[in-house]
Amino acid sequence: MPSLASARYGKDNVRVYKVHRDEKAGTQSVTEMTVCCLLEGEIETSYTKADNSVVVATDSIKNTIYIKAKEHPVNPPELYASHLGQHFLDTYPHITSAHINIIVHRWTRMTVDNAPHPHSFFRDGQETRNVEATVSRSGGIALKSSIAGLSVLKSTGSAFHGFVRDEFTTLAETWDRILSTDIDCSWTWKPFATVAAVQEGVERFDGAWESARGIIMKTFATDESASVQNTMYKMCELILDAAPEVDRVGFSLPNKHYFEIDLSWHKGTKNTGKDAEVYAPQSGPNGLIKCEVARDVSALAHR
Ligand SMILES: O=c1[nH]c(=O)c2[nH]c(=O)[nH]c2[nH]1
Repeated sequence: MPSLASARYGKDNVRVYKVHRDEKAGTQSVTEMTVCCLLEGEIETSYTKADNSVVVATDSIKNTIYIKAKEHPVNPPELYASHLGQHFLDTYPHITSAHINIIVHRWTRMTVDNAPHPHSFFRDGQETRNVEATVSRSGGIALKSSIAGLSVLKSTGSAFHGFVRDEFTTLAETWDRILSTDIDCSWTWKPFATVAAVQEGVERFDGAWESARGIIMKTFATDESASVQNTMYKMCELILDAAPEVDRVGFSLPNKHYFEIDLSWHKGTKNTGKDAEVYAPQSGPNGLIKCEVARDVSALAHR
């Protein structure tokens, strides 16, 4: 007989905007995010027996997202996600875990007449800061933070040679190529027992995000890259060093190819090898390189 193997439900794509008005300074700050909140627990009968008495309506879940954004700071998103998830465990005895995903969109303050503008912002790229929180009765609060959609390119300082050559290989070795990717980097925190533990030392979350972003940019720019694999591994090691409360760092990076174009058909134009200047960016296929680097378990500090 079939049985329900897993189930969770909730509201996705809840868009939330919150403004903070600093009356004294005369400035405003804004946060825009997209929230997904899914619940798990003793909800089987809603699927198997049409029993809606165990269902917190997804409409109520959406309302809760708004109310918790009003009651609590939405920054850092790790703290807001923890408050939101904990609410469902505190309120509904039959809910055993809440899964919160938050995507924070960029609104960067404008500089106008060489000064930061008090209330105007612009979207500087598709980069987002994200958090995945699982708040559960058994496991406390599990947080995974990430940066996604940060597009980077270097026009030299990247090589790829020494790879397997066999009857399927057409790719030439290169000692100088373009390297371009969309950064997707995540870091998993050691579990937190309570929301109070998340709150204590809450600046760790902005600190880790700033460190990770800085390390990614600096390593990408300065590493004489032997491969995407090796450059991403170096980034993981540095981020683990910079964030002692992080257990694990991972990357998922597309290798976005830029092909040389042979223009010799036009008056013998030289545009390959050392003469290459005009390239054809490819939309696909792309390489996709992933890794996760875990801290040596024996080196973990205990909370
Ligand atoms: O950095 C790279 N890693 C690969 O595994 C790979 N494979 C490939 O064709 N080009 C590249 N580049």
